[in-house]
Amino acid sequence: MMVVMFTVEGLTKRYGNHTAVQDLSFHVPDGVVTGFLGPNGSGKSTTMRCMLGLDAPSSGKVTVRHGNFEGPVQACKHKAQLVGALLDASWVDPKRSARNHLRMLAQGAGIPDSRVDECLDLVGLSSKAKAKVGGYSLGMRQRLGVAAALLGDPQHLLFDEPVNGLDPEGVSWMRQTIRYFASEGKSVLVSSHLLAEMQQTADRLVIIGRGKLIGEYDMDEFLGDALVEVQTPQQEFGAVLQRQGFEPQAIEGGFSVPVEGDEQQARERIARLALEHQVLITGLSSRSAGLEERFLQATMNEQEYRSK
Ligand SMILES: Nc1ncnc2c1ncn2[C@@H]1O[C@H](COP(=O)(O)OP(=O)(O)OP(=O)(O)O)[C@@H](O)[C@H]1O
Repeated sequence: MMVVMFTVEGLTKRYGNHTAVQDLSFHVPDGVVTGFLGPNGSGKSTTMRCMLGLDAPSSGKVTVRHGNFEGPVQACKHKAQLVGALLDASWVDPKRSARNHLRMLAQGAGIPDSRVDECLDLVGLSSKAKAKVGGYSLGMRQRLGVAAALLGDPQHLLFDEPVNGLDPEGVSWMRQTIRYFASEGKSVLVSSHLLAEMQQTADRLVIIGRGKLIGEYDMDEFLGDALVEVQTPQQEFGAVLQRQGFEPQAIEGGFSVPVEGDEQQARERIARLALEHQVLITGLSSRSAGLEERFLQATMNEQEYRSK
């Protein structure tokens, strides 16, 4: 059973007449990566700011639990141990070194200086610790942002678009780092526009559109079954597949067969059946709907700025 340690309940945030987030409820369990998806302007950053206590909700509440504490982030005396965040617009003085930047943050949060070097090491920036941040590449800045989020060794991590603009090596590093945090038992909420990347990173999804919840899903459940496509001129193979418990649907030149679980194994079983029954197979392939395909289906009516 998943332990729910970060809960958003009935969150609404209005800016003047504009409702950015409306009656939004979801949870972020410990020990897994929760992907936070939604079209542009759907309210992800607003939600994350409310979760961090950087913006006050118009109504609704955010509850964080860790140790003896239970309440909104801003009510916690030791925030740095509770929540760490990498937000879109983390400002860093370009003339400061990475180490000095982190020392300043650590001092403000009552964290010992020794933790600064540990965090620089964790994100692979030790050798550049004394360099001015102004000369850092985007990838190095993101690493520095992660180091800043980690200073208090927080239980909960919120990352807003962490891989935006990173090169493939940076993206891969960020993915592994995020997965590592979850494997340590932390709760991790990550927003991203890069759906293929999210498919590889997240265990579950929270999807919003126009500030409202579309759904919370396990990644596997959301992606649904894979399809094995069998090309054969022998239509009688359909009955063979049925007798073996498959549910083949006739398509042009063969069958499409939904399979649960291991699609490689299903392909092998189908190939063996064809061999046993002397059926000629001219093509055997499998495909699963990517996250992008499913996401577009789920948010079809929710795009704030849809092209006509
Ligand atoms: N400080 C603010 N004042 C007024 N309106 C705001 C403010 N912040 C956000 N909004 C509006 O609230 C809505 C949600 O914005 P938000 O940035 O939370 O969405 P998002 O899902 O993070 O978008 P994106 O993926 O484009 O970053 C948008 O219509 C935005 O213009």
